[in-house]
Amino acid sequence: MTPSTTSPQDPNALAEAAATSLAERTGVRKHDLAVVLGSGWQPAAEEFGTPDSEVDMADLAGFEAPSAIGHSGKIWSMTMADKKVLVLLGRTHGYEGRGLDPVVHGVRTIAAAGCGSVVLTNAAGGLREGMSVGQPVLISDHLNMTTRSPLVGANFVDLTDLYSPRLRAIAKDIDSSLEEGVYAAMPGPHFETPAEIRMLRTLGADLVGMSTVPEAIAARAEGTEVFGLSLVTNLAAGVTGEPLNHQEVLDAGKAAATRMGTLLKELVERS
Ligand SMILES: O=P(O)(O)O[C@@H]1C[C@H](O)[C@@H](CO)O1
Ligand SMILES: Nc1nc2[nH]cnc2c(=O)[nH]1
Repeated sequence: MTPSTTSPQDPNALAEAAATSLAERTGVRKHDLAVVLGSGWQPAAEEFGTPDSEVDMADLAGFEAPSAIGHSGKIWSMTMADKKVLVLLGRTHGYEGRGLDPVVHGVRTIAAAGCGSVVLTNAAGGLREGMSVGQPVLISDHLNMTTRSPLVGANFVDLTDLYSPRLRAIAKDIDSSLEEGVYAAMPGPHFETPAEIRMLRTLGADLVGMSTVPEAIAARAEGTEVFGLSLVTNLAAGVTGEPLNHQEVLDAGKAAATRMGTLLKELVERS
C-alpha cells in the first residue's frame, strides 16, 4: 500500500515531537488516558470540570486545526480522580483529504504521551430498530467500509476484541441501560443513501459514521486500549424519510451533553 502520509516526516517522529511539546506545555511528563471528542461532544467536556491547561492543536507538530464545525482544535490536560487525562476537543476526518496520517496523528500522539487507554467518541446515525436520537451506544465492533488502513507495510495487527471488553463492562456497570452496537465507518463527507443504509443494516451495522475506525486501528497498533462510544444524533438516512444535516448532529450533542459528560467522567475515573 502506498504510504498514506503527505508529511515529509515519519509519522512516529511527528507523534513523538508533538508528545514532547505537549509535556512541556502542560507540565505533565506522562498522561494516563485520553478522550477524543467527536462532533457535538464538546458541550459534554464542560462536565469534566476545569482543565489544568489548554493547548492549541495547531501549535503541535503534525496537527492542523480540524475543519469540521464543532471541532475546536484544543487539547485539555486534566486531573480526574488520580489520573492525568488528555481531552482532544476535535479530530481530523478522512474526508478532509489530507491523507490518513493526520487522521490518526492524535491517537499516535496520545500513545507517545504515555496514555494506556483512549476513549473515542463520535456522532453517528442509528440504524437499529428502537434506537433514538440522544442515545449513547457502546461500540462492540466495527465495519471498515472505508476499505483503507492507517497502517502501511506488513503490519498485520490483530483486531479481535479491539473495543475493550474491560472498559465496556465498567461503562455498563455505570449505566446498565447502555446498549452495544457495531459501528460502520463510511468515507463521507456525504451522508448515506437509504439503499446504503439498508445495505449496512444487512451487513450487521447498528451505527454509521465517518470517523473512529482509523483511530481505533492505529491505537491498537500502538498497543493502546480502545473504548468507543457513539451518540446517536440522528436516525440514519431513510429511516424517518427526513433529510439529514450536520446542524442536527451538533444540536443532538448539545442536548445530551450532561448525560454524556457525566458518563465519560465516571468511566475515566473508574477505568
Ligand atoms: O467526528 P464525528 O465522527 O463525531 O463526526 C460525525 C461524522 C461527520 O464528521 C459529522 C457529520 O455530521 O459528524
Ligand atoms: N456517515 C454518517 N455519519 C454521521 N454522523 C452523524 N450522523 C451520521 C450519519 O447518519 N451518517
